[in-house]
Amino acid sequence: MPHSIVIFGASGDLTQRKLIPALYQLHRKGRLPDDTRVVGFSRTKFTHDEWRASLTESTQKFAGDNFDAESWGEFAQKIFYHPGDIGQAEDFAELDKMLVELEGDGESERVYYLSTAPRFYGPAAEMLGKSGMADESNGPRRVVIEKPFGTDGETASKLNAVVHSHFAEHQVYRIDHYLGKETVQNLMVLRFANSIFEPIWNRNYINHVQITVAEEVDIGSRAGYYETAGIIRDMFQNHILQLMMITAMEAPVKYAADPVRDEKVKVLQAVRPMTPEMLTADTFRGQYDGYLQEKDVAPDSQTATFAAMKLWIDNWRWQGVPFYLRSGKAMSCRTTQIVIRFRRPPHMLFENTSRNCEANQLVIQVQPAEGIQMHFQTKVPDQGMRFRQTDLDFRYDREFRGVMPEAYERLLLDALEGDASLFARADEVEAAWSICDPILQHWQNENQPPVYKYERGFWGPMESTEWMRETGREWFDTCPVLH
Ligand SMILES: NC(=O)C1=CN([C@@H]2O[C@H](COP(=O)(O)OP(=O)(O)OC[C@H]3O[C@@H](n4cnc5c(N)ncnc54)[C@H](OP(=O)(O)O)[C@@H]3O)[C@@H](O)[C@H]2O)C=CC1
Ligand SMILES: O=C1O[C@H](COP(=O)(O)O)[C@@H](O)[C@H](O)[C@H]1O
Repeated sequence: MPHSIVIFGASGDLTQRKLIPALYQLHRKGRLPDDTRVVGFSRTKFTHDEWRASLTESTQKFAGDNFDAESWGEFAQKIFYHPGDIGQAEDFAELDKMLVELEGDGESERVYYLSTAPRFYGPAAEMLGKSGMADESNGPRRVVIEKPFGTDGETASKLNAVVHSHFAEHQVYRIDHYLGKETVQNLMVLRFANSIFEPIWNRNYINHVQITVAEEVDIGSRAGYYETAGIIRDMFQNHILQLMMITAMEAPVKYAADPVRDEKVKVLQAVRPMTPEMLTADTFRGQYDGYLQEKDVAPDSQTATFAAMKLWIDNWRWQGVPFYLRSGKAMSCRTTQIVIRFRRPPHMLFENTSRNCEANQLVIQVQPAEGIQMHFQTKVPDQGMRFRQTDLDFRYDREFRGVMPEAYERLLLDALEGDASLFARADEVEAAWSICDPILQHWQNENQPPVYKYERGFWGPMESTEWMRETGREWFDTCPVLH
């Protein structure tokens, strides 16, 4: 059956940097279904050849060593362009006509990828619906919606309502590119394809969990977006809560979209609602030095570029186990890691050395040093019963050299194949907002909590380190070693 991927926002940054390079890699690997075409839609008046030429240049740049002229030449033949405005019904009618001509009579599968500014997600879904392009009587019709999905629970719920008035939920693919990362999927494999972790993956053995998404980059030229988004909307509502859900979820009955998402949603539903006292004591915000001098940032901006928080998951498995989440821009290094900190041994035999006895720790390195390390104590030879911490160290780059795909490859292929397991469901995004909204509202009350400053290149504000220490715990402030 013919397949079409229609990208709304064809002339934009995401299309050039991620979407087209990912589709091209799928073509190179022979993974695109036969008879697939990519059709771009935006207002810029490209011809087919002009858009192809512009993408040749950008893909060469972003695909790097994974670009070769011959396979690109083949792929470019599959690329088409239709100039149009999301606000114009006739542009959709013409687009549909062009798609039917390209696909031929009969059934086809289509993926509509909304990669435009977020304010167009609703109108684009509406136009697709009203023009009959969401109708599945001639084959599957799916819509992929980029982040951010709303700016709070209310707007997310309104967007869901608009989308649902034209597309059934099984047609809707809300993308979070973290779910396309190999190491995030590997977390599910680690937990559910091994039997040794499940018995200890709970309150009886785990002291606490830390999830850190640290970025070395600052906001760059994105102040226009970042000033209103801030770190909670940019990173917590989506990526970090996704990492928490996968760390904490129960095993789904099978690996399929609804069973997986049912279990993830249950985690969010179990997150303890924050009282005003908890919001003050357990959430923490910071701003890197120099943020106020960034272009287009208000001189008195309170926008958080760093946040840390403690969440409790009130269910059988996680009762009493705090989840510490943090993320920031302009931090020490780029690293995304999930640290499972186990309890200390209940009784210490080796009295003289007990103060050196670190608790066991499982470190899941999501990026950039993809892998997993287990930290445990080992006896130092010939030194009585002295011991020290050593590692079991699995690294993707040693085991599977050079085969890590870009997150968008997997997600685009899943959307083409109709597998929504790695996409967020309507109730999932709304439940995620219900955790973030009270924090955002609390932070709108002036100085609740204060915006702590931090130097670029640090692990956030010093106060965040102190805050953790007061709980008797330490952040895992370790930059990964890259080979
Ligand atoms: N860039 C990134 O790395 C990431 C982006 N995202 C999300 O993806 C989406 C796209 O981001 P990005 O590519 O950076 O944005 P850009 O601003 O670079 O692109 C926006 C696109 O929308 C098109 N557009 C704007 N208005 C209309 C209209 N009325 N009708 C038709 N097309 C229109 C523009 O083309 P034209 O002017 O020619 O019409 C352009 O192609 C955003 O929602 C963003 O939040 C998410 C994660 C990462
Ligand atoms: O969605 C976003 O993610 C990036 C971080 O993505 P990564 O894959 O590089 O970890 C972040 O920089 C950006 O602010 C945010 O919008």
